[in-house]
Amino acid sequence: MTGSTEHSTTPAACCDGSADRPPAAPRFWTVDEHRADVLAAVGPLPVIELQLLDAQGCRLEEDVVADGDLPPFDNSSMDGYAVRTADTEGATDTYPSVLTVVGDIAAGAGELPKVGPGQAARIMTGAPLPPGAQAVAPVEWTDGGTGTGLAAAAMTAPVADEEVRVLRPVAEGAHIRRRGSDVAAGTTVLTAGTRLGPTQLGLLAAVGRATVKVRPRPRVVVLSTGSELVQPGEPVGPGQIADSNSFTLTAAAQEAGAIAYRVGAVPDDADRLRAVLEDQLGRADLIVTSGGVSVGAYDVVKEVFESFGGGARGGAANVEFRKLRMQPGKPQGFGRIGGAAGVPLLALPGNPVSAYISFELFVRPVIRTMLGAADVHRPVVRALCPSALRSPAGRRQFLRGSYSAADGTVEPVGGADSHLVGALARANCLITVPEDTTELPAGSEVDVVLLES
Ligand SMILES: Nc1nc2c(c(=O)[nH]1)N[C@H]1C(S)=C(S)[C@@H](COP(=O)(O)OP(=O)(O)OC[C@H]3O[C@@H](n4cnc5c(N)ncnc54)[C@H](O)[C@@H]3O)O[C@H]1N2
Ligand code: MOO
Repeated sequence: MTGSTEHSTTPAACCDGSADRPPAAPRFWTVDEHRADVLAAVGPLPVIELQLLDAQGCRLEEDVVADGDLPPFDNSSMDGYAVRTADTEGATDTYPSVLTVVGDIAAGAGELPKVGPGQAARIMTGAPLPPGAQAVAPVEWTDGGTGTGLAAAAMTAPVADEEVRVLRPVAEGAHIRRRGSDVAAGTTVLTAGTRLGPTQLGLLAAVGRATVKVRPRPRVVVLSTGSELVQPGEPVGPGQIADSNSFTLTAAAQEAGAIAYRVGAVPDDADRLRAVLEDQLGRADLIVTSGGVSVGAYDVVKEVFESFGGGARGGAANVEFRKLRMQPGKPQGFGRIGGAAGVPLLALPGNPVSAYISFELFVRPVIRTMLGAADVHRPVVRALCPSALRSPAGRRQFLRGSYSAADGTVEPVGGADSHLVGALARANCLITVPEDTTELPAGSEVDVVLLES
């Protein structure tokens, strides 16, 4: 997954006199170049067969055909009496049809009484229509077998050999749900490519499917690095801060469709970090870390990833660290670690806003790609920004913003710094200022990445 050698930042200095020249300026990658490289290194996960609830949110990878009809048999849509229509012709409150009740049919009943002329069967919602009956009179259209002749409000307990008075005519087919009226046997009920939400999973269960072929949700392991980090709720000592990144990134991974595991914070200790990574490799389709990718003296992350090896290159280091023309989110690492094929890894910068924006731009599309999702990227819209904006030269800036779909405007929320988690939580979009733009006058049109979709 490491970039090709054309991306090498340190040209060889040997016998061509280059040692006398000043060192070449480090290469910077654009956001688009980096995202293209990252996405080129991953693909949809292999199709597997999952239990229905494990397939929630997944892309269906087969056409599903109903083996049988839905409903599987004619059944009543009301609690009432199954009747023959001819017996109810002309029935009124004053001159009701008096019918002999020959049985009681609950939902799930297997044996059904036959309804002959002058007869009716008590029937519950969902119960099979008995032979001979052509319609159902809801209990409210009858006296409910009370013998009073007054319209009943509800079914009473069954009474042997009772009579029921039907107070109005019942048309053929009334209150009957016909076999196959929902789904006919042989119908394709869901096609490959459908995203499985609650109603699709319910339909699969209804047609009798216990398992289904899908692209699974990627399992994403999220860990933070940094000896200054404490878990929320723990006492915060001098110089310490709460680990917020692992929560933001785990929640974001889940929202993107992954099964995310929050490992929490690992201190800047190479052995500890290596041990945690080795431990996590077995359950990860993707590893996301935050912190330690810049140039700090205690950043053991690079050292560990570089020593880890794995991926197509076997034992060789296969994680590359880059600087991007981007603010925030300049330092980034990506590659594969461990195992024969290696597990993809994205190492994000530690600053909380940098980590989140890096997730949105690089990790989320990876997760969506692994899922086989049609919409890999967040939607981008044009919006009018009433405020003037400033941006560093040569870097694509992602300002946190508040976008109003109602009037198509966007306002920055908070400043551009990468520690501003308070403002980040109030934003619903990212305002993009291109690399070659340092100032935008009030009223300019800007690209806006929508974060809520
Ligand atoms: N001399 C230079 N210094 C820095 C550069 C540079 O190019 N030259 N780049 C800056 C930029 S840009 C960024 S972004 C950061 C990235 O640094 P690291 O990825 O090494 O991150 P850390 O040093 O570990 O942490 C940075 C910052 O974020 C806080 N942090 C880290 N993890 C968490 C967490 N899980 N939850 C909350 N906050 C976290 C950490 O305490 C630091 O304040 O480097 C700049 N420096
Ligand atoms: O680029 Mo860093 O990610 O500005 O804070």
